[in-house]
Amino acid sequence: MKQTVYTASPESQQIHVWRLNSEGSLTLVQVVDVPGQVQPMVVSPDKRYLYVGVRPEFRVIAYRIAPDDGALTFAAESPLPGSPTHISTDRSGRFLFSASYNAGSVSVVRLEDGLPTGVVDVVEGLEGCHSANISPDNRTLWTPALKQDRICLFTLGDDGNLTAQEPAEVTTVEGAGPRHMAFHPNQRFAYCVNELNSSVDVWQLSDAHGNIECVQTLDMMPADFSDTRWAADIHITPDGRHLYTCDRTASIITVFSVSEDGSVLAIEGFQPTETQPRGFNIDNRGQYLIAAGQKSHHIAVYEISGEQGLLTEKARYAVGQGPMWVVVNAF
Ligand SMILES: O=C1O[C@H](COP(=O)(O)O)[C@@H](O)[C@H](O)[C@H]1O
Repeated sequence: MKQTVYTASPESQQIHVWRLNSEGSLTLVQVVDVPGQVQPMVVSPDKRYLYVGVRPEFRVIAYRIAPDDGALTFAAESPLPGSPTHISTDRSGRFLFSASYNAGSVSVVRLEDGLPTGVVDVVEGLEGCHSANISPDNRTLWTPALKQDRICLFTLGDDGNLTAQEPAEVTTVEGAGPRHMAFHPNQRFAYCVNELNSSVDVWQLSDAHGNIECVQTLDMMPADFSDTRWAADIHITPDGRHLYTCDRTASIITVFSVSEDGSVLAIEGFQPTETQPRGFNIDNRGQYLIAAGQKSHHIAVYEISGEQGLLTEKARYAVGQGPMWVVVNAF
């Protein structure tokens, strides 16, 4: 398996393309100058395209991924109705979702043969909309509205339209600020990191009776932390054994172990990392975690090891200015 790491640096308007070597080092393959501030990124399910959200002229750009070394070439672009805070696709690669924090909306873009062709639906009234996350069965779009302490649930239609589900939302405790999500590979649980109180909620996905339930809430900060809480990202290893979150004030990654069935998290440790980690990701083998420091302008690679999934720093690299998004592709 060959793996490529993409990092987005909006302040210098660059994507850095790296080869992830088997021992955890990175080799720079390409630096792409993006026509705008590039923030969220996602790879298409068939791994042929990297989609990136750009501002101040709000749009999604599709880059074709070279199958040999992961290098990027421009393929197409399509306008978006609001600033792209987070982008993702459905699991069949027919639709792209863009969550906009400032517009308070989520929009759906149709993908034809992998290329974005225009907006097919927009749902407004989602204050502080921070991400859009399609469920493992490709049916339900989980859409956290950070300023409303709720995660809205939409059914994705065949035509790309979003319809409020029954129930239409689940709520967090007041002031939590739901932000980013990850799904367990067993498809039974979702985990949401809450930005404003730096906690993690474990959501049991819909059972036979359609019930969705929060089965655990965990404080992700060290006991002696007393500053402003400012959580950002969350990812789980492909085997579902280890979960990670980050907090930007403390500049730490919190390491969790996940119970066999996915229902219970336990904190295993805290890893100091790059200053103001806003985005990180895990490679497809679950061996390495790559974190971006928005204020250090570096990325760091950590090895994930042992039963506890603790992190050991392998290397750090200068990237562009203000890096905030990391994506790993395997081919
Ligand atoms: O995490 C955060 O995200 C929001 C939205 O970010 P944007 O890049 O889409 O503008 C940001 O405004 C907020 O301050 C920050 O904590």
